[in-house]
Amino acid sequence: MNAIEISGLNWKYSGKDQPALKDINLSICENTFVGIIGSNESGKTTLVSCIKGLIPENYSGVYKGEVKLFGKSIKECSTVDIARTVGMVFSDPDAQFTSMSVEEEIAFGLENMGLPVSEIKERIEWVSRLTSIESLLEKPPYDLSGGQKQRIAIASIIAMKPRIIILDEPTSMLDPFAKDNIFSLLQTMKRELKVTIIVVEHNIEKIAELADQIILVSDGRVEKIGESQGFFDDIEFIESHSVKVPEAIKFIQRLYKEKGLCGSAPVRFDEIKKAAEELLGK
Ligand SMILES: Nc1ncnc2c1ncn2[C@@H]1O[C@H](COP(=O)(O)OP(=O)(O)OP(=O)(O)O)[C@@H](O)[C@H]1O
Repeated sequence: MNAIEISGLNWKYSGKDQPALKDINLSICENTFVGIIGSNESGKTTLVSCIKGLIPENYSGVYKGEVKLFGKSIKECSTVDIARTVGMVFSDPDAQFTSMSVEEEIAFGLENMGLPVSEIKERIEWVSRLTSIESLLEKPPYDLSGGQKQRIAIASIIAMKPRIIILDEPTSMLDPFAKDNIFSLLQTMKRELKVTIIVVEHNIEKIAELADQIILVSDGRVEKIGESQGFFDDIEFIESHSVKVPEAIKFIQRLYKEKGLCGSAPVRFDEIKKAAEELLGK
């Protein structure tokens, strides 16, 4: 089943001359991991805000077209329905906290859902194990590092068990160590959770590593949508949209060409390494 279907979507923010989204048509199958890539101001956040229903609900502007979640138009969904179906994590973890301890922070969303205390306890235990935050539960969120805060923000969303989780540049405000940490958490989420995960991200190597499907947004349009294997085959096309194709992917593509191999070269690091070793006879 499709988790998301978007047809003929156009959105123009009030006061802007140009639409931020132009004739978007796409569908995303449930339980896939999707990476959204594109240059600055290309429309990535605007697109995920439409999937989360923040647009048109919280913004003024001109909206045309339709977004469906699991077959139902978001125009027909209540705010509560959308909130339960789609969880969203933003880049600034500080902006997301309201409670005095990590445990309370995770419990807050669950209490709002009206869950019984026993279920809240179970979910907190489950999500703390999954995201490796057991040792942080009693700490105040403001006392944690940026990476830990982002981990808590993600845990709070996972605990609510939405069917779609959107992460909008979840690592952009973190140091390299914390970034890696969040990428391994995304890997765990992909492996362990049965949800549709959408990540807006500038780190193309990591997206190639994690995503089943990639969407390239440029100047408010979806320029390309496809499986990660093969997505970067036309380097010139991708780079003409101000997205840099990772060097490792370029290298293995060159090697494939030199050896006269047909088909798409791999895009995941381990597979690139293995293919390169075989082709170079190491
Ligand atoms: N609240 C807003 N009001 C008016 N215009 C906006 C608003 N938010 C975004 N825009 C405009 O919409 C266009 C797309 O912006 P958006 O933030 O969706 O891009 P993005 O690809 O997520 O960028 P980045 O990678 O820099 O975060 C830009 O021209 C931007 O200036």
